[in-house]
Amino acid sequence: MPSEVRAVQELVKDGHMNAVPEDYILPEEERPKLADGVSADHALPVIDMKGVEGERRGFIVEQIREACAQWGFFQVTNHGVPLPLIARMQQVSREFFELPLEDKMKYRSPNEEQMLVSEGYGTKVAAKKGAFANWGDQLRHKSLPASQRNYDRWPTNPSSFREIEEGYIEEQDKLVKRILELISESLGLESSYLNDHLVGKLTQTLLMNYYPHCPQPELVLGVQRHSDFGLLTLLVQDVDDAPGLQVTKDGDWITVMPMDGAVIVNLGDQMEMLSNGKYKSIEHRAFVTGSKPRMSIVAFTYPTDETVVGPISDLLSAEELPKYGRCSFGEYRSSFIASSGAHGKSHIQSMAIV
Ligand SMILES: O=C(O)CCC(=O)C(=O)O
Ligand SMILES: [Fe+2]
Repeated sequence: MPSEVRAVQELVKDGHMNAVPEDYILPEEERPKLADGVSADHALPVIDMKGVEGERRGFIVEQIREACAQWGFFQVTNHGVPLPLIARMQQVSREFFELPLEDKMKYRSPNEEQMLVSEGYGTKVAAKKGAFANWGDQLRHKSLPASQRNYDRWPTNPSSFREIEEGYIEEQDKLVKRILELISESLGLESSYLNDHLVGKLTQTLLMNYYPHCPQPELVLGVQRHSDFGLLTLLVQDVDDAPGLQVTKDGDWITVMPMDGAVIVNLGDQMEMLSNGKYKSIEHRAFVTGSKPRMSIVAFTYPTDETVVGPISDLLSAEELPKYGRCSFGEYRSSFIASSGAHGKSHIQSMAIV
């Protein structure tokens, strides 16, 4: 087995560790504080999509507009993704992470330094060399278009993994399309605008995150603060896990409580640019706890590398000038990784026209 393997799960598996290794320890100002996330008057919007094809649609579009403009993050219920499928996906992912290391290593990412772009199993190394390490492990797959899939990196244990993951990918994609319709309408565009504009130009990556318990959770983060560099992210937490996801709101960190049957929707940097800054991609992070592991399953929707993204021209006018430049997604992603990595929002700021 390669000696450099350093799954966080392996660090804690025999229960003897009582101090975390130094490279996980964050500087004081980046550490999660007990007081963070408790503000009761700030709860992430929950949007019930029941009746979205009927008379509730206008109301739902209004809620989407408000949530995208004020938060960049919201939860949806009655979203159409079958709840038993979500539960099965969580179950097989958990079973995978609970396998012995040598079984997981069959699906090892060949390039752990580049975990933002490569595929397979590995630890959540920070995107940038020399940055602090994240307290988590992951399994990442390029999932759509299906021609991009590398099934060598898909677990065959549990044996139902592939079938369940394929179903999950398809349902997440359908939900992305429904949400893109609602976002189009909320921007005053035709319902099909974003889907038409981006037809054949979207890819999806599925990421399963596993954050083991930590002997000193107050010193580390599962994922350090970042905004997602893609278009739209869908995330599910498990209600049986402790909370972990936190988003920024008016300078505070707000904890997103796991909610049965809900899918979390998070706008990425590309949506901020397309909407000409009307909607924001918001910084978020994940903390860990001292008692039990936490899992999240994330479907990222990205433009293809060749797709050039910038403010939608139909949203611009003599009064509304472009606030961002245009750039291909491939270029954006490479320079994101090279410059800031998964830390903070510094990269989209480099696209701002000042
Ligand atoms: O695990 C979480 O809740 C957050 C994960 C996340 O933000 C990401 O993978 O981009
Ligand atoms: Fe994220």
